[in-house]
Amino acid sequence: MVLTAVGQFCATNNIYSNATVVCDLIQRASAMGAKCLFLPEASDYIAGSSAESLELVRSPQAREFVERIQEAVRQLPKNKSVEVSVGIHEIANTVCVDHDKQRLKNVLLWIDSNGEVKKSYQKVHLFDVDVPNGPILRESLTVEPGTEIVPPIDTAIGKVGLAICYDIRFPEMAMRLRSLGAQVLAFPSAFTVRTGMAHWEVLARARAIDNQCYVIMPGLVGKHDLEGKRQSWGHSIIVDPWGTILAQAPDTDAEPRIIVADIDHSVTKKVRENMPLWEQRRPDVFGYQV
Ligand SMILES: O=C(O)CNC(=O)[C@H](CS)NC(=O)CCC(=O)C(=O)O
Repeated sequence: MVLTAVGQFCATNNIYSNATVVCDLIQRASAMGAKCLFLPEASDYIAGSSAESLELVRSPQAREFVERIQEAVRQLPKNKSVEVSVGIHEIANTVCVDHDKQRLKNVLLWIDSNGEVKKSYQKVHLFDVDVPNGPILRESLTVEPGTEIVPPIDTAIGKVGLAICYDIRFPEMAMRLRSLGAQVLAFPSAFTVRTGMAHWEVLARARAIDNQCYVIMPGLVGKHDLEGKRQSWGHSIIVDPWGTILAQAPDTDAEPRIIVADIDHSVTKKVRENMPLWEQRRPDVFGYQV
């Protein structure tokens, strides 16, 4: 059994203070004995507009954000080391559709216990939606979609499949990661309140049950700007391969928080043996292999 941690907080457009919060969460996870810490999507910043986002990604603070995390990891006592998964923005090599500014990439970085960036995954499914009585978001106006699945990576808690937020609504992504060997699926998120209220927990449990994997969903929480124009659902959650919720962050406030759970692959093994879904799939009927 290995302890894993999930960090939840409220990112703002102040990259420097977001980094301070994140570094503190890294120290707290380490002190609790966790071997991995999963942080939300867009932990570096939530901008007030897409124009601001295109500015912030170019700022020196954006580069320092990752360096400060790497430094925080390197300063941990050797026997208390932590691997960190963190969602950030990066500059893409392609330009926006409606003007010639370079687009963003919405990425998840996996930072190993030596503070090295071991893997990077670029969000494949972009959040372009009109939620009735809720937000209208057009991520693809400024963000370049990723085109590749990253094979699950070896970590202290087993083989982790990387995905981001809205990706969770595309079950074929989780299934592909499971087929490639994932034991744990990570979906760092910044869910809207409206959609989170309706779907968050169901999606987390469904992907865990479908794929017989641990599902880890760190979420940003609270009001990201003074007017509360943009608000995130929080409710960060860890679900086991049977669909049981092992830990969930409370929704009482937007304070930085850590939740933890033990990852126990004897559970994964038992669930998969007792109900061997992957041997029972019917590519002969559906015409494709997941
Ligand atoms: O904007 C940024 O800087 C960071 N990116 C996000 O917060 C993204 C795109 S707007 N949010 C989601 O994918 C929410 C998905 C969601 O809420 C759902 O699937 O219901």
